[in-house]
Amino acid sequence: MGVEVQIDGLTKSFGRQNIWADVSFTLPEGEISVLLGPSGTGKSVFLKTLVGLLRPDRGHIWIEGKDLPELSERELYEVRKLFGVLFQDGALFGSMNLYDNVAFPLREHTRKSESAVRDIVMEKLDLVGLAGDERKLPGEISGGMRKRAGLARALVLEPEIILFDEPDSGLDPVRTTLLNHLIVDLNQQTGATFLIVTHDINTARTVPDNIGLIYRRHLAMFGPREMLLSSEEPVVRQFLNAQRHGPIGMAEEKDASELEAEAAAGIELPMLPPIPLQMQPTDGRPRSAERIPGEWCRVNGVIPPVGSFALDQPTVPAQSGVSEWAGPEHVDPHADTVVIERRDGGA
Ligand SMILES: Nc1ncnc2c1ncn2[C@@H]1O[C@H](COP(=O)(O)OP(=O)(O)OP(=O)(O)O)[C@@H](O)[C@H]1O
Repeated sequence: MGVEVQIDGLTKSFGRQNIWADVSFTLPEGEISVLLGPSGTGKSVFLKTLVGLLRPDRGHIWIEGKDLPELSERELYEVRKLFGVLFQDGALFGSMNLYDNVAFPLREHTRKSESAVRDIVMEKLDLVGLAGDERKLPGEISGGMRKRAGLARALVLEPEIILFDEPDSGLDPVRTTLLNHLIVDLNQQTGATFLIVTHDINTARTVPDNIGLIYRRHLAMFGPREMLLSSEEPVVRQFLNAQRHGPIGMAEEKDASELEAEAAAGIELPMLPPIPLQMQPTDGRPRSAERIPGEWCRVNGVIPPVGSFALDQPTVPAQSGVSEWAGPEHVDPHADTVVIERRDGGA
């Protein structure tokens, strides 16, 4: 399960308003990627373009040898079955109970019997912790429950690619952590390719395998999590560390005078915070795309920030399953470089 999505030179405008241009990157098969960017940079537009709800001005989206923008409506209808989408508010039909909401794609896209539909719906509702709530209407449940119901609905067609539009918006920190665990568990169980748009920096730092950042109408960077978390590139550094100083201002970009004033003041940027361990599946088995912590840095000759990959970092929530982590045992949080030793004795 899980397919690669290759995005090449994608450009989107609404009338004369260019949203982003020449966006190129690949969502690796079966991995979790996060897409970040200041508000209004077109992240939701990007998700809608990926799933074929919006057509790009130019560029390609290659999935299993098919270029989505070139497909007819009929062909697109078929390819869309590869996708599951969790929209911000769950996008549930307000007049249908949760059972019918979750059953909707099965009744719409398959010829399954009602008893087969029932089995799938109850399995997915159980998976997201909503068994017993199936007769409730969306208006009768909390925002977090609506998101989980939206997730159950996104899963019923066994998608190979799952897109999440701000799954954590409006959730308290504990619910955010629980939902993030659910996402990591689902990725491990399904092996599907995940793309998550989020504003939650802790989510961005701990959940994905890869991180991308949209800024000033282009893709500033996309790559492995460790690459971005150790990056000194000013926009990436500022955004991923939620810093005040840097090129991003309230109106997306600071103007030249603001930047000059910062430069003249000789503001020293704070040190990069340690790179946290990745969130692990709750069953203790490895992630779908398991990597040795620190390996990207080591292979690329990058010295990670001091304290990276330590087991006791405050940025890794206590519930994150770190205690079950089967990674290196010899990590010195005070060392300048982190020596990674594999359990099998390899480097
Ligand atoms: N259908 C549409 N027609 C015209 N303009 C649109 C349409 N959809 C989105 N836009 C514009 O595209 C820009 C990007 O919107 P989008 O919602 O994708 O941003 P975002 O990065 O997801 O923002 P946020 O982080 O605040 O959710 C905005 O200026 C928005 O007004």
